[in-house]
Amino acid sequence: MAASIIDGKVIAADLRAQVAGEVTRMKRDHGLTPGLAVVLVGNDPASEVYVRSKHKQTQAAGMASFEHMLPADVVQADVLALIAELNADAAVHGILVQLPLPKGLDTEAIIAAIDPAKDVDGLHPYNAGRLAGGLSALSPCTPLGCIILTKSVHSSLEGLDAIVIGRSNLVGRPLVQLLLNENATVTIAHSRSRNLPELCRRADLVYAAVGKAEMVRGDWLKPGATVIDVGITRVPTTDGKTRLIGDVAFDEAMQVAGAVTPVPGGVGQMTVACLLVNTLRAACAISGLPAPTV
Ligand SMILES: Nc1nc(=O)c2c([nH]1)NC[C@@H]1CN(c3ccc(C(=O)N[C@@H](CCC(=O)O)C(=O)O)cc3)C=[N+]21
Repeated sequence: MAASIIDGKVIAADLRAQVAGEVTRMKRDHGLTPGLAVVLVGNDPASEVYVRSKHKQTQAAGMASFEHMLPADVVQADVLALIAELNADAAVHGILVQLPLPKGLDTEAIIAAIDPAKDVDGLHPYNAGRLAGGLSALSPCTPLGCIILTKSVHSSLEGLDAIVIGRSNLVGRPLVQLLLNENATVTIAHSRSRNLPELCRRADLVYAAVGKAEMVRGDWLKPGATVIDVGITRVPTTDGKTRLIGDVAFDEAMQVAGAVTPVPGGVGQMTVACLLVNTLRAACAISGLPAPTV
């Protein structure tokens, strides 16, 4: 029997609708409009696409969206000055600096300059440390989305065997922490792991986040496994356009797995929706309001 497809579009739309409802209530009851500032340096076309989609969806949810486009040759001090301005701006509750930054900029120092209370990407060492310590924290959006997609299949992750392939600061590492919080048993695999197919075959939950197109094959999967594909590789097609492919060989996985996320239409959709959730949470925390139910 073919696996079911986990529809990230539908789940993300539902989440965005919940966020919009909360925003309406916050405006009405507290006169507060959550605001998100996105900083884009240079003109990487893929980044421009994501930033546009963040801008549109932020506004559609009733939030304020502030876009800051800086030239690729901007100097470190000017980026830090902008961050300081956004930290001090009461209309801004969330700050996201689109990564990767052009060479010549010190990414670590720029992220560290963001007020942790406004760090909706969950990348500041303060938030990463709190998450690793099992404390409440703003957590990275893609891993949050992965957990929500998983829970659309499994109401509880307790005791399930999960494998996270990839250990980036933006996805793999925080995803491991969120899975531990859900009481899953977690294996962390990466480019140096031995016997990856074998490790993978033990897992009930497979998270592919390495950025290698179609690396995870059908025969790497335990029958019935839930497969969450975080990869996005843009490849040219014969008609001169491009298309996105994930880290999982989708057609093969569909023959073995129980449920699979598509690319596009899976994790990517959730990333932006969770950014709105984080902005809402940050706005509540900064304003002394109770945490939203979303
Ligand atoms: N500081 C930072 N935080 C990020 O979260 C961050 C980042 N930098 N840099 C780039 C990556 C990439 N990323 C995506 C967001 C949405 C889709 C998305 O909406 N994807 C659609 C398709 C979009 C398309 O067709 O191009 C989908 O999968 O259905 C994908 C990828 C966030 N990132």
